[in-house]
Amino acid sequence: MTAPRLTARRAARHARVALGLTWRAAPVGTGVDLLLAVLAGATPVAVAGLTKLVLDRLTGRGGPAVPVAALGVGLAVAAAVAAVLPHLRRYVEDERRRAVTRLVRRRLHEAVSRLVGLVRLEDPLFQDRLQAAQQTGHLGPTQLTGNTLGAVQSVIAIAGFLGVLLALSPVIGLLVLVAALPTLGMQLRLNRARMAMVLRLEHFQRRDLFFAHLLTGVPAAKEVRLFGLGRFFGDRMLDELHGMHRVERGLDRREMRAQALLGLLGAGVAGVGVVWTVNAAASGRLSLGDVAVYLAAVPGVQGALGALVGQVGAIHQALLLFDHYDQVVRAEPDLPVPAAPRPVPPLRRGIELRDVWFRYSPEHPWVLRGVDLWLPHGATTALVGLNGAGKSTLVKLLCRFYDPERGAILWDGVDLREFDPQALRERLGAVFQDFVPYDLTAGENIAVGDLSALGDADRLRQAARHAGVDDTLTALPRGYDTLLTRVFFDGPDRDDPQAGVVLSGGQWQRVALARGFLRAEVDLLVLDEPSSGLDAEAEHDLHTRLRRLRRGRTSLLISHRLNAVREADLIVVLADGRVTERGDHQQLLAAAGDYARLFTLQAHGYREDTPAPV
Ligand SMILES: Nc1ncnc2c1ncn2[C@@H]1O[C@H](COP(=O)(O)OP(=O)(O)OP(=O)(O)O)[C@@H](O)[C@H]1O
Repeated sequence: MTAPRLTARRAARHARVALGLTWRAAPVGTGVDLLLAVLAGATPVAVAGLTKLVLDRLTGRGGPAVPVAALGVGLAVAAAVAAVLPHLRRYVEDERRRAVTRLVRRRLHEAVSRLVGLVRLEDPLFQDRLQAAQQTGHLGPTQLTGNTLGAVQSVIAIAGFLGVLLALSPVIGLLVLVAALPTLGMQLRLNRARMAMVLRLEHFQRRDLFFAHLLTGVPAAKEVRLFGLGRFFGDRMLDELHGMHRVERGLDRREMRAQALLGLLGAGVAGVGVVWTVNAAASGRLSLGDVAVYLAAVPGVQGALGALVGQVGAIHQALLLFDHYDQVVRAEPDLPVPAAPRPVPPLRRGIELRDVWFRYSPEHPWVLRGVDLWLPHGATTALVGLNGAGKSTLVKLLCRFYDPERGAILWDGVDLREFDPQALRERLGAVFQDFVPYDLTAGENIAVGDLSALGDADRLRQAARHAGVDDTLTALPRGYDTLLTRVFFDGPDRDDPQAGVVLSGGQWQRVALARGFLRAEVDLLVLDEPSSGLDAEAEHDLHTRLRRLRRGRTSLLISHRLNAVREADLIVVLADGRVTERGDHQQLLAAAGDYARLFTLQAHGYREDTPAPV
């Protein structure tokens, strides 16, 4: 992901939106924090001022006509406020952070839900941005507000102390101010360098995380061990870390040199001031109270200026972080949705793909190059073809996750683009090749296929029976309430060895099928490799059930196991992005094309005595 450029206009917009988000998430907390920030800036100045008054009264150098005890009480109260304020502010800040996190997550989720297709989600650049937005989206508004309020506090402290110093000695006041300017300039340059470094490190961090996941995660564990990849990936991870540390070290050294120089400059100015103040006090021009206030004001101004510069840097960083979030939240819809969509009627005649051309982006090659296909209502159509032929892509177009670049898909003659995608999907059922095993209970894992079945034990069991997995699930330690995972343990479940279970690949596939069967009444059921993980007996059993269950309904079945598709009403071969053969099993065998060659090849695999085709 390229480093975002932050123009003044964009920064101002981000600041407005981020502060607006904070205000909406926690108006009371933010208002209270603003008051506390003002108080926190004014309190040290008040303490210094009161100290001077007390000392002046005690040494007989004037002061207000109030009892010295009252001044003492004022001093004690100011000191108590100074002691309590940081804790109060931390609590208010934490509450605000929590509220902002909830709001930011909700907005992010709403923005992603508005993307009805997969165009953006499957784009690696957008995906990268989305991950960054999820991790740091809440930090933008939180850091921006926190540091803006911190800056308010610093400005009040600087103004208060400078006022005191200028009243004491305009020369010393100006000297402190002038000495602070190089500090300010240098710190701002260092901030910019640190920001540039943070952006440079993003690349290293992502790769470091990638290798760390490979080394510690479950998905790659088998291959890492079997192929002995631990050292290989470990070295790559350390290379990334070294790269990251080299960049950090360079900037740390630059900062150390600059900070030491600035420290010396600040100490020099303060030293000159101390000598002048002591001399002035010795000659009676300044009181003991003046000396005390000077000694508090110089580090007060310098400290607050340093904090202010840090806060400005953090605000810049917060605005950059917010850029990822802002771009995701403002992403345009990825598919055009008609303003007045047509209602999706029940399928009567069939679905037609008319001269459909598709590629994932203009940079990618064509996947479909003029597909003409008719899926008749009430029939099972099987789609076969070699790896990468475009079968799953065609399914994505049918579900309208993407639109064809040329041509159209017609539902009883109506272009899918005239429907609301969500209304269309309610008429579809699908079991995808890359179905998702959810860290939920067995029952919930089926119910995600149709949430209206959540808690409806009869419906869930019936779907599981159709998929041939009811017995397996009933026999689990807690039946359908058993968690299908070993990772998501909660509270008392943590120590219960029966709380979660791991299913085999084939059992998971049946659960996914049951999910698809919950919507058995839909107009079109798509089954993309539904039996790849099943044993031969289970596969045969599944296809028999499917035929019974889907009789008279429209189905699209994708499978590499040609024995499973031979009973389909229509078999279509996809090759080179086009339909190259169509017909039923007998017709395609007689045509002696690709289907016949692949079928005979597979059959030969089962019957050694059959001669393999050449
Ligand atoms: N999100 C994507 N972005 C870019 N290219 C993609 C994407 N998904 C698939 N492809 C490419 O599209 C082509 C068709 O892939 P598809 O998954 O549709 O094939 P398939 O026929 O289902 O293959 P298989 O039998 O291996 O499942 C492949 O070359 C693949 O690399």
